[in-house]
Formats: sequence, C-alpha cells, structure tokens
Amino acid sequence: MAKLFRAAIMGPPGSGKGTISKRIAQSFGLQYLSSGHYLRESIAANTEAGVLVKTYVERSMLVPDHVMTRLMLPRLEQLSGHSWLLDGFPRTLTQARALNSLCQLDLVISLNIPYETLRERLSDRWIHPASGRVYNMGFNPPRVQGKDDITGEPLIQHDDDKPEALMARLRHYKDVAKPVIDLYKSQGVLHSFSGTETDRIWPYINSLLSTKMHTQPSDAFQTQTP
Ligand SMILES: Nc1nc2c(ncn2[C@@H]2O[C@H](COP(=O)(O)OP(=O)(O)O)[C@@H](O)[C@H]2O)c(=O)[nH]1
Ligand SMILES: Nc1ncnc2c1ncn2[C@@H]1O[C@H](COP(=O)(O)OP(=O)(O)O)[C@@H](O)[C@H]1O
Repeated sequence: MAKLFRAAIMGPPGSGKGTISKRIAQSFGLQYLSSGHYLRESIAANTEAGVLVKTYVERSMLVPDHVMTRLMLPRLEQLSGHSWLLDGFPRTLTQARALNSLCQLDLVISLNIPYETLRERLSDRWIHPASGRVYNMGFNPPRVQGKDDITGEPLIQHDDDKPEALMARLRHYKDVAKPVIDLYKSQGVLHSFSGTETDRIWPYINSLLSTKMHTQPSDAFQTQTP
C-alpha cells in the first residue's frame, strides 16, 4: 500500500491556496480540507458552531483556536487512512501544535505573493457561497457573468475581500503565520514559492509533489499516471 501523505498549504488571503489546492487534489488524489469552506458551511447551516464563528468570519478575525481545532481535528481523524491536503489550517502556532499532537506533516507549502498582486486579485474575487467555488473576473471568470457555473445561482463578494479590510488582514496574517512557518522550517518540511502568477508557480509545486510522493519506497512498483 502507498504511504500516507499529509500536506498543508499556507499563504496570505488571495495567494492562490484554494486554486493550487484544487490542482494538487486533482493531480495527486489527496483529500482536500479547507478551513474557510467548513466555516462557511457551518454558518450557512446555522449550526451551533456556525452561530459562534459567524461574527469572526464576517469581520475577517481569526476564529478562536479551540473552536478551530474542534472543527478540524475530528475531520482529520476520520481520514486516518487517507492522504490529505489542508488549506487554511493551521493558521496559528497553537493550531499547529494541536495538529502536531495528532500527526506529523510530510510537507508544508508556503506561498509568498507580493501585496499588490493580492490586492488586485481579491478585489476581483467572487464566490458561490453554498459550495465555496471561487471565480476571478480576469483569471477564471464564470461562464455567465455573476452566476455560478454549476447551479446558476448568484455569486457574491466577501466583505473581507473589500479593500479596507484587506490591508489589516494581510498585516495580521504575517504576524500570526511567522511562528508557524518557523516551526515547520525547523521540522524540515517547509517549501516556499514566490511569484505573481499561479500558472508559473504550479509546475514547481507539481514537480516537488511528484518527487515527494513517488519516492516513497512502498510506491516503487506502482503504476504511475503521467
Ligand atoms: N489574475 C490572477 N488571479 C489568480 C491567480 N491565481 C489565483 N487567482 C485568483 O485570485 C483569487 C484568490 O485565489 P484563491 O485560490 O481563492 O486564494 P486563497 O485565498 O489563498 O485561497 C481567486 O479569485 C483566484 O481565481 C493568478 O495567477 N492570476
Ligand atoms: N485556521 C483558522 N483559524 C482562525 N480563523 C480561520 C481559520 N481559517 C479560516 N478562518 C476564518 O475564516 C475566514 C476565511 O478564511 P479562508 O476561506 O481561508 O480565506 P482567506 O484565505 O481568503 O483568508 C478568515 O478570514 C477567518 O476569519
């Protein structure tokens, strides 16, 4: 049996985590878990957790660590026999330590994208709230303007993608992410990628993952798809 592979992707809002994660999940068959998606799902379902996290997410504030770990860790425990990729979790050192006590990550991808690029992208980002599908009016527009490709339902823009909230979010992200990045660096699992275009970063991530996932000894005799 192939060895299990556990990865996380980190980067400021708009850095392309969701876009790249989708490519990774498709190309390498990892289960994809997005903290933002689960949060929005619980808000839409109006669950007890949803009511609790709504005010934080609406204000682009970090949801308290104990709420996040209670939301994410059980999902990971259910996936104990699978390879997975985490997007948006862990975001703080406390969350990273909680995750560490459950399992050791094999790889952490960190995206370094210039502020100006983030600003341009997020001011153009539209989402389908029920599914979390993300569009960009320039990069990957919906087939019909303002409508989700699959359901035809209207797209919306997050309040926290609007310019006034953005600068504060990015500054805060950096402060909080630094110790998490340092932790993964010290564990020797951190790989950083810089650039302004996802399509140019992607080949490097693709080849890193091909190497990491296909050099597991137990994989040596498995057929690999090109
Ligand atoms: N113009 C442009 N937009 C991109 C690129 N990569 C991602 N996007 C868009 O930028 C926005 C943010 O990307 P997303 O994957 O949601 O980032 P996340 O917040 O880190 O998960 C989305 O609207 C994407 O469609 C790129 O290379 N160029
Ligand atoms: N790991 C986390 N810890 C605390 N809050 C989180 C976490 N992940 C997501 N959130 C909350 O959900 C919101 C949306 O997150 P996400 O969809 O990952 O978008 P982005 O990458 O654009 O910030 C964040 O602004 C924050 O309020």
